[in-house]
Order: sequence, then C-alpha cells, then structure tokens
Amino acid sequence: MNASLFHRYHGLGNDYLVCHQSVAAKFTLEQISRICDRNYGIGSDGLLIDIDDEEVPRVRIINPDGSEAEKSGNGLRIYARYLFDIKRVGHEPFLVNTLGGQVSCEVTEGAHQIIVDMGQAKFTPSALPAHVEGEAMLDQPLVVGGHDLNATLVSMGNPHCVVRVEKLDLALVHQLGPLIETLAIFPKRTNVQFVEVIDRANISIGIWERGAGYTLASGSSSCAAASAMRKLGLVDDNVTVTMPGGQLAIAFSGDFMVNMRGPVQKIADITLDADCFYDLG
Ligand SMILES: N[C@@H](CCC[C@H](N)C(=O)O)C(=O)O
Repeated sequence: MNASLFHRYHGLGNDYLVCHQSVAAKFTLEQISRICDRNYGIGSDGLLIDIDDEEVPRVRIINPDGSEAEKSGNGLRIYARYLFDIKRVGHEPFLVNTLGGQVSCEVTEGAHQIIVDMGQAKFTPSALPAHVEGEAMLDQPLVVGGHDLNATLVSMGNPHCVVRVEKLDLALVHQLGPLIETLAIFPKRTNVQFVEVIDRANISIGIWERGAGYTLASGSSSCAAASAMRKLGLVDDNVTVTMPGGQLAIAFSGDFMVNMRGPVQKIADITLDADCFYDLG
C-alpha cells in the first residue's frame, strides 16, 4: 500500500479525500488538517478513512479542522463509490458502520448514483446533544448576532440546527453559520442549515458545516433540513433539496426513516509529498 495515496471524489461539489487506515495512521490530526487545506495541502472538505479489518466496512470522517464527525451523507455516498471502485462491493446493497450508526448503501447507474438509508432523524435535544429543555426544539425562536431566527434541532447521527427563512440569503449563512455552530447550547458544536421551503416537494438550503465551514452541498444537512420541514408539516414524503452544488432526493418512510439518493464523481488518485509538512516542525 502506497504510504501517501489518496483518492479524491466529490458529491455535488462537497469533496472528500479517501484513504486506507494504514495511510491515515502515518499522519497526526494537525497533518490531516494540512492535507485538507486548499492552499497548503491537497484541499478537501474532509478525509474519509477506510477501516477494512472488521466484518462490516467502517468509515471514519475527519473534518478539515481535525475534529471527527459521526456521520456524513456525501461522505457515505463517496465511501460507497470508493468501495465499489476497489471492487469490495458490487451493485447489491451493503452495510457501512459509522460513529453515528449503521447505514445501508447501494451503488446504482454505472456507479454515478448512490442510495443511502441514512437512518432515523431524531428531534430530542439530547441526541445532538444540545442544552435545551423539552422533548424537541421545533421552529423555536433563536436570537443570533442580533437576528431573530426560528430554529429546529435534528440529529442524523451528527448534529444539525435548521433555520427556516422566507428567502434564502447565502451571505447570512456565511455571517451567522459560524456563530450558530459554536453557540454554548451545542457542547459538540453543530452543522447549520438555512432553509427556504419552495413547495411541498422542494426546499432550497444554504449550509455551514461544523469543522469545515461553508460547503456547496451536504448530504446529512439535506436529510436534516428535509426532516425538520417534514416534522413542521411543510413538505411531503418526497423532497428535492437544492443546494449551490446541486440536488439530492430525500424520501421518508415509517417514523422519520430517511433515504437519500444522489451523485458521486471521482476526480483523481493523488500521491502526497512529505514536503507538504516541512514547516510544521
Ligand atoms: N459534508 C457532510 C457532513 C460532514 C460532517 C460534518 N461536518 C459534521 O461535523 O457533522 C455531509 O454530506 O453530510
């Protein structure tokens, strides 16, 4: 196994590097942050580490700031495509373990469309976790940076704060996203979505990701935003989520079981040069 081989993929412009656990083991978290840096490293919205010595494939999801995420929707679609590319799976559905629970994946349409059963959306604040009283926070007032917002808290295995707006303004996502991510009520920080409901089958979202910042798309964010709007009764069971990077199809069944379908493309295999860390000491 090449000591520094990375595989680069994107899902709607949310890009990840994938590497085997033996490659990741060579690097500190500071070095992984450097690898994800867009100016001083290869650049990516995170690193997916393939753990292949267990019965069920497992993926670890490292954000560009070195923190570890429990789950990632685009990350899971990309990991599924990677497993298909290295011929560990075929077109049959298969399981993947994450810190945020087990999911089922299926690689379809010549490997360009991936379906993931993302598990259940949960609304109890303790699931995120969030220091909020009550069984759920649904479209409740939240004042941030002098703005009166309405927020719904959702866990998809990872934490999400979904802000419903009349008109989506991406400048506000950049401005308030980092403030919401680090509010004291979220001890593990949170991902943030601003959501405009277009109609009962369409929503439009802007995303601020925990540990990564502004991203063009996010799978777990799409699931969380659609779940929040479904819980509020504003959308039906099939929802198209439009993001700056493109669209994902979200479908609900049972008690908020969430299915996600969307594309993945491979970009490159990349060999890292050790000189990348020369100035890190
Ligand atoms: N891009 C992802 C989410 C990645 C994890 C997130 N930053 C977190 O810390 O929870 C997605 O597509 O879901």
